[in-house]
Parts: sequence; structure tokens; C-alpha cells
Amino acid sequence: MFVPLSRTGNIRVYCRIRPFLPGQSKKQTTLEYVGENGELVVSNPIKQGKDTHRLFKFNKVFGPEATQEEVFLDTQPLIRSVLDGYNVCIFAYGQTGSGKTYTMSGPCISSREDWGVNYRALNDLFQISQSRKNCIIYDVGVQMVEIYNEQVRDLLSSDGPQKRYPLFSCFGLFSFSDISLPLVHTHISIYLHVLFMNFIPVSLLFFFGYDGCITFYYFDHSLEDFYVSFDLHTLGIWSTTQPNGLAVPEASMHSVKSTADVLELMNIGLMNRAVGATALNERSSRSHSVLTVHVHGTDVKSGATLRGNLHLIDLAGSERVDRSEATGDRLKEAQHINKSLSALGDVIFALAQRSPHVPYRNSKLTQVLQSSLGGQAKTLMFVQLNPDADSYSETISTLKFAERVSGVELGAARSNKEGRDVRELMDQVVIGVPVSSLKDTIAKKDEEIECMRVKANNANSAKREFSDKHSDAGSHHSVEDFENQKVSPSQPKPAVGDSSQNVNEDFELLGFGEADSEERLSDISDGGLSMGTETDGSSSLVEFTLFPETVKPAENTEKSSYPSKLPKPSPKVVQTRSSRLSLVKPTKAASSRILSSARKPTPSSSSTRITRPWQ
Ligand SMILES: Nc1ncnc2c1ncn2[C@@H]1O[C@H](COP(=O)(O)OP(=O)(O)OP(=O)(O)O)[C@@H](O)[C@H]1O
Repeated sequence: MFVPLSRTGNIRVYCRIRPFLPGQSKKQTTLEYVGENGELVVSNPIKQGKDTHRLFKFNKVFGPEATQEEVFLDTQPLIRSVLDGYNVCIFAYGQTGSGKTYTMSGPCISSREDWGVNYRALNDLFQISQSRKNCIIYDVGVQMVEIYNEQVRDLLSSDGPQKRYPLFSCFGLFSFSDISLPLVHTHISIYLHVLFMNFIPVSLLFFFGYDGCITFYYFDHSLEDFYVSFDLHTLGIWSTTQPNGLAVPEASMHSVKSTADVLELMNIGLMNRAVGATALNERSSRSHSVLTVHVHGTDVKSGATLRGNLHLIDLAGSERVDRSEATGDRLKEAQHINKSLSALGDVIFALAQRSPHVPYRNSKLTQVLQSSLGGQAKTLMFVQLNPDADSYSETISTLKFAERVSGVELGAARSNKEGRDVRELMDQVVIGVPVSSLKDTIAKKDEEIECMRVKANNANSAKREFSDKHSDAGSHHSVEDFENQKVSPSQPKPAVGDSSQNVNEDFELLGFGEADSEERLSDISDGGLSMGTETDGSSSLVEFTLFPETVKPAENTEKSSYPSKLPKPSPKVVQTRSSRLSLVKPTKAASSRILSSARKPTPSSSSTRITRPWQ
């Protein structure tokens, strides 16, 4: 790999404590102190004694009075990063009822003040993309899935078996023992309204998909509740994130043009999400929801492109089933939730210990989060707390978990940018230009690189010779003096200058000059908190796109031991590609595989119902 090593950063952790809720009678709090710089002291008011105070330190702590706006202000720089081509993940973790959904979505989306991180992030995204529209044209697409009882389901599917119809209105239409067979889009649905055990009116709704999927909805009128009992069709997760950033490629992708579009989609998604009442939260999320925003930008002038992904994840809450009083399906859900959160804990533990094996495959949740936890993303976790003294033990275990998360080091964040020349080469591959012509182009590029390298080496050895001579002679002249001597006003610039300038120009060509400088600004606005740093990942992008089957896990690339003082790499994209091509070239089968993988969409992407303009 020709990617320079750079500083890595940790997962950022913000802690938010929700206020006591109206109607909560006992108001004994575990909260002792909230510091300006992320300090938090908690204690158990019920059990006084020695060593009862515990101090934690995070990147930021928001007390119970913090507003949605204040919370978002500290998150905002990350949103800009997405538009600069970075992958960002923001997720909320905490016990049930601690305010995760409040922080991520907000209590009521009709009031702007109440908007949570999701809406504000998308709103910002559109505002920034509008302000850049003269330089970069952005396409934005949204996916929303949930992980319910270890199954990944599309919350925005418009016609598939994943769709959950608003049952409360649906069932009003059907009377006792009514059976009907309406055709809903591409699926046959059967509605049954029966008396279960002669007492409880129950409605059943079956969807028979032409693709062999059966979805079954059960609506229990007496409990005023509904949930899916089984669904044979669930979505697959890619073990490593695809070159286009899709962790769940089969989930429907919805192109959005404005905040209003997003609000509408999120509303549908939230309505479709599995929610149920427990003793601890009357609207408890029974699934982990993952909202993914895909951004694709094209530089108007150069044609260079970038991709950024934003994962906004509202985890289901961990719960002690004795306190949530979960039974039946609620209990089953709680068990799945706790199991997947414990798998998340194992992954965090392994990452914090820098263990060679990280057990991502143990749950769907950790598979979805894999690229955000161990990869080159910028990741932020909101750890949510309930201030209630009765929740002290959950609070402590949540805080310990958060402490461990804040110790997880991420790889250097990379921006996914593709230069114009790379784009042109890729286009040639896609439109079927003969391989020989492609090889010629690559060979030409190789020659150029070699030429530059020779020039640079000559200049370096000249410098070395000069400084050796001068140090031998006890001269006090510096290398700069040498450069000055060499350049007479009438002479052209020295070779070394030429080559390095060319290299720099090539770098400019590959990147987004303006976006890069904005990124540097957003780094400053990050307030110096530890976070993944940025490297230009263009070369890895080319490898990923051309050689999907040879993709190595991201961690490996980070661990390569290049000396930290490598000369600034020459145009690495071309070098990388040519060296990779020469590995594959000898066999006919391999080269045809490359071409076909570049021409054809992958089977999974073709199954996505909604076209993605950026593929
Ligand atoms: N910062 C806050 N200010 C006011 N009310 C809040 C705040 N945070 C949470 N709440 C209220 O607390 C209750 C529980 O919040 P929420 O549903 O967001 O919890 P949760 O962690 O998502 O729970 P679960 O894991 O069970 O889904 C809700 O009534 C919510 O409106």
C-alpha cells in the first residue's frame, strides 16, 4: 500500500444525562458533579459509605438541562466531514429509558426545537451541500434498517415484505372473521380477524411475497399493541463494507433532495420500527435502528468524485428483565437485545486490548458497526444515563462500558476521493475499452512516475554529495545555500523542484482542494479532541473498486510498518493500480474477472430496487 501512515484517534464519547421525568416521584439522583471538561462524578445515594464516589472522564458531558441544540453543536463538525468524503458513525448507547431515541430522533419531529441529532444532521448536510453547489454537486441517498431479534430488516421498503403497514388504521376496515385477499403492490396479503381463545380479538396479517417471503403480523387489540411474529426474509450484511459504503446492500435506497424528504422517510422508518411498552419505558425500542446517509459528490470543474457515509444508530436499550418485567415476546426481544449488546461489549473489549481477533461475527449489530469501530471512520458514541438512584448499577456498568469505548483507537480516518484520471480510467474499464489500451495507459503512467523518481533521486544524491563534501571540508553552507547557488536567475528551476512540483500538482488533481481546506477547518473546530485523523484514501479506493476479491481488512492496512519519514509518495494511485494489475494480469481468467466485476453490478446491488445514481 502507498498510503502514508498518520496519527490515529479514539472513538469520541459524549455522555448525556436525561432529566427526571414528570410524574417520577422519587427523585434521588446518582449525579454528583458534571464538569466543563467531560468529568462526571456519580455516587449511590442509597448506599452511603467509603469509596462510593466514582469519577469518569469523557470528551463531553451534557447535564439534564442540556438542550437538543447544545448537544448537536458539538456533533456538527462531523457532518461536514461526511460531505468531505469521510465515513462517520454516531450511535447512542444506554440502558432502556435513558434517552437514546430522544437524543437521536427527538420526542416530536413537528417541533424543530425538539429535533434530535438525526434530523439536525440531515438538515445541516443539505445546507452545506447547497452552499457548495457551485463547486460540488452532491447526491444524497438514505437507507434505514433495524436489527430485530437478530434479523436485519428494511424500515423503508415501499413494496417488499419488509414493509409494516400502519396497522391501527388498517384493521379498522375489517370486521370479525373477515378474510380478504387484496393485492398490495407485488405481494398478496391475507387479513384475518379472529377471536383468539374466544376472548381476545386478534388480527392477523400475512404477506406472501412472490420472492417466497412470508411476513406475519399479529395485532392484539386488548394489549393495544402489534408486532411481527416472524418474517422469513431478512437482509444480509456484508462482512466488510463494500467499496460503495453499503453495509446492507439489499436495503432500499431512497434518493433525497431536501430535509423535508428526509423527515418524511424517517417518519415512515420510525413508524415501522419495533416498539413496545415495558415497565421502564412505555415506548421502548425493541430493535437497533440504523439510518445510513450516503453522500456522493462530483467536483464541477475536475470531475473528481467523493463518497461519504453517515451511520446514525439508535441502539435498543440494555435492560434487566426483572426491572423491565418483560415476559413472552418482550422477554425474547430483551434477550436478543442484551445478547447483541454483550457482543458489542466483547468487540469493544477486543479492540481496546488490541487483540488480534475481534469477534465481529458474533452478532448482526457488530457486523453492521464493524467498519465504524475498527476501521477508518470518525465515530462518536452518546452514552445515555438515567439519573435515578434505582438505576445506579446500570449506570455504573454503562459508564464502564463507555470508558472502554473511549479507549478504542480507530485507524486514521480516510476520505473516499477519486481523482479525475482515476475516474477516466475506471470509465474506460466500464465501457469496455480493450485491456491492451488500458495497459498502455498504465504503462505510460508508470514511465512518468519512474521518470519523476529518477529525477528526484538524482537531485537527492546531488544534495547528499554536496553536503558530504561540505561537511568534510568543514563548510558551514547549508543545503539551501546549495539550492540557491544552483538556481541562477537565468536558469530554469532545478530538477528536484520540478519533480516535486509535478508530484504536488498530481496530488491536487486527485483531491478536492477546497473540500480539503474546509476539512482542515473542521478539524480545528473539532476542538482538538482525539479523533481519527484524515488521510487521502484514493489509492485504497482504486484497489477496492478494481479488486473486490482481494480486499484486505482495513486494520491490516493501518498496521503496515512504513517508516514514518517516507518521502512524500509519488502519485500513489497509479502506482498502486499498476502493481496490483501486474499481479493479476498473467491469467486470462483473472483479467476477465476484473473486467466483469467492473462492468457488472454485484448481484446484491442489482437486487436493490431503487437506482443509485452514484454507482
Ligand atoms: N433529555 C431529555 N429531556 C426530556 N425528556 C427526556 C430526555 N431524554 C429522554 N427523555 C424522555 O425519557 C423517556 C425515555 O426516553 P427514550 O425513549 O428516548 O429512551 P431510550 O433510551 O430510547 O429507551 P429504549 O431503549 O427503551 O428505547 C421518554 O419519555 C423521553 O421523552
